[in-house]
Amino acid sequence: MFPDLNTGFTYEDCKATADWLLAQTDVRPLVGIVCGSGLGGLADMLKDQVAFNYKDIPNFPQSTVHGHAGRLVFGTLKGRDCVCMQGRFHLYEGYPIQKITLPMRIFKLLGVETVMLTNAAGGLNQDFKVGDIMIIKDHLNIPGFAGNHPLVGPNDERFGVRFPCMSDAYDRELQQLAMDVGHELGFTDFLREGVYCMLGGPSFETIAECRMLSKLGADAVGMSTAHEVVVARHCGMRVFALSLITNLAVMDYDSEEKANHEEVSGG
Ligand SMILES: O=P(O)(O)O[C@@H]1C[C@H](O)[C@@H](CO)O1
Ligand code: HPA
Repeated sequence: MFPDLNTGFTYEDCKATADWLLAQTDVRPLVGIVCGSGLGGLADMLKDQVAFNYKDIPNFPQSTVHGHAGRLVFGTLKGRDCVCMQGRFHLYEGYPIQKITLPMRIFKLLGVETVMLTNAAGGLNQDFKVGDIMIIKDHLNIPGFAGNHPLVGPNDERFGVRFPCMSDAYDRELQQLAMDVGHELGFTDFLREGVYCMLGGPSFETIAECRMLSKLGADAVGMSTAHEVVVARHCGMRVFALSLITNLAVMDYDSEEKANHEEVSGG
C-alpha cells in the first residue's frame, strides 16, 4: 500500500526541473493554475504563451486521461505572469503519489506563491445542481487516511516541516474574495461552497459510498486536488480551489442515473 520511497524526487531533482523551465522562458509566475478535466480552456486564455508538453519536461509524468491535454503553459493572464497545468495527474493513472504531486514543488521553485486548482466533481449535497461551482473550503483526503499520502517518506525541510498543519489548507481570504466577486458578477444562483472529498478512483462510487461520504460531511466527490493541496501547503503556497459540479452523485436505488467520464469531462 505504501509507495516506494525511492520513487519520490529529491529537492535537487525538483530544482533541476524548475531551472530547466526558467532557462527557457522569461515568465516569472507568482500564480500557478491546475486545470481540471474539461477545464483546460483556461490555459488557452494566457497571452504570450510559452508551452511545454509534459513529455519534454525532465522528471514530469505524462497525462494518460482523455480530456487532459498534458501541457505546462507559461504566459500572462490580465497582465500577471502565470503558469498553468493543462491537465493533471491522478492516482488511478498508476503513478506513485509523490510523482503526481511533483508539479506543486516545481511551482514553488518557479516562484509561485498562490496555487489555484479546479476539478470536475460529483455533487453529494442535495441542494447542488449540475453546473454549480463550489468554492472548496476544506477536503477529506481519503487515500491519505489509508496511508497513500504524498508526504510519506523522508521529509526535506527545504520544502516544509515534517508535520504540516492542514486546518488552514484553503485560504479564507481568497474564498471570501471569490464569493464577493462571484456575487458582483451575478453568479449567486450557481456559486456554492463546500467540502471536497478525494477518492482514488478510477471506478465511480457505489450508492452506499455516496451516502456514507455525504454523512461524513462531503458536499462533492472527485479523484484529485487534495493530494496537490497537501503538497502545496507543505511548501507554503496559498491555495484556492473550485469544483465544477458535472454530475449529481447517485444516492437512491431507484435512480437510473450513471456517472461516466464523458459527462465529467464535457465530451
Ligand atoms: O482532474 P479532475 O479531478 O477534474 O478529473 C476528473 C474527475 C475525476 O478525476 C475523473 C473522472 O472522470 O476526471
Ligand atoms: N465521482 C468521482 N469523481 C468524479 C465525479 C463523481 O461523481 N464526477 C466528477 N469526478
